[in-house]
Amino acid sequence: MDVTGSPDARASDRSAPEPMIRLRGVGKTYADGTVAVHELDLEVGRGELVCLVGPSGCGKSTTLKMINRLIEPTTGTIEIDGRDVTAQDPVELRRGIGYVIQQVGLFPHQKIVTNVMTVPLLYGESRAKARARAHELMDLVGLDPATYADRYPHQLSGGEQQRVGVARALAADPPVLLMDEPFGAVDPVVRVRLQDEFLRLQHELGKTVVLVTHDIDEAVRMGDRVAIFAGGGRLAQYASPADLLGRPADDFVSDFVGSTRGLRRLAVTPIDPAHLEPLDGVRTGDLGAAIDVASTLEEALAVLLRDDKPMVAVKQGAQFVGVLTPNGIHRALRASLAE
Ligand SMILES: Nc1ncnc2c1ncn2[C@@H]1O[C@H](COP(=O)(O)OP(=O)(O)OP(=O)(O)O)[C@@H](O)[C@H]1O
Repeated sequence: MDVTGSPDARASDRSAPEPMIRLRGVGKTYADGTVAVHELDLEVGRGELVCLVGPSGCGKSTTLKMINRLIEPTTGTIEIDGRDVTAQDPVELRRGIGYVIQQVGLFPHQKIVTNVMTVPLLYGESRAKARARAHELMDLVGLDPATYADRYPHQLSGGEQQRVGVARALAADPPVLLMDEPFGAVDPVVRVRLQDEFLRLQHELGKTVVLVTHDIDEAVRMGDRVAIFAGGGRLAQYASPADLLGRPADDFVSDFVGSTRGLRRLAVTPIDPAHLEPLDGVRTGDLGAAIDVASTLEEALAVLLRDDKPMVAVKQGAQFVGVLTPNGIHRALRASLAE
């Protein structure tokens, strides 16, 4: 199936980085005849974070597991960095691919540090080096080794265990990370915190990430691009969050992103200086707290509502560049569709 056929996909492809993962005509039919994935074409750019999202049973996990060969495709080819994965030794292949799952899969009778050391030890590091690496990784995911290294998995919260899972997946410094519902087992507040932490980490590390989720909010929040799957492993649309919310390819996508997609678009649409109004003549009492021009429309609206003001001042560095009103927000939202 060729999703580049839609104008949306073409538009987002133009800005996509050089492909790191490339699926061509990939299909999976299980032995009982279930078609889990149907002729999937998908490219993930180097350093890109792509979310696979869709209803239960639409083939997201199967797609992910075909990338690291936990499941063999029935048809098609998968390349990572230009090399066909089926031509590589699976163990060798998985060295370059971190894998994070919802159930975390920590060894319950081993300390946290030992859990994280497993991978470096497996690759022949000395115990001292593996321990040092484990401490470094724990720091990276925000778990102080002095507090957590000697604890056992059951002595950690779900969110902390999830961070250990991420640390372990990063242990071999793989260029590619596959994540299957990585934040699914924690409550919504912790989930948002883990998402933020991971985005910060990703910004620093620049891994190529494929993340499976059934949560559209998580997908548009995290993904540089989002692939929406429909039943039977059919790719319904592959586009940036702004494109997906602004121009759903069909009724299925439109329903899936929901009737509140307009609200969601606020969070993925930046302020456009063209829609600001001049500051001259504005009474200070009409202004909410100033926001930076790099903010999203959602942040601007949040300040308007919080401060209960008709407009918000927008700054670029120390300089005021104009004011944004609810009308301006509406115009910016509409204009983002016309781009
Ligand atoms: N070993 C198997 N044998 C037969 N069918 C299978 C097997 N594993 C998965 N399936 C079927 O393949 C389809 C896709 O499954 P998959 O786990 O990829 O979906 P998913 O989108 O990840 O779902 P979820 O969000 O519920 O985890 C489903 O219909 C599932 O029942």
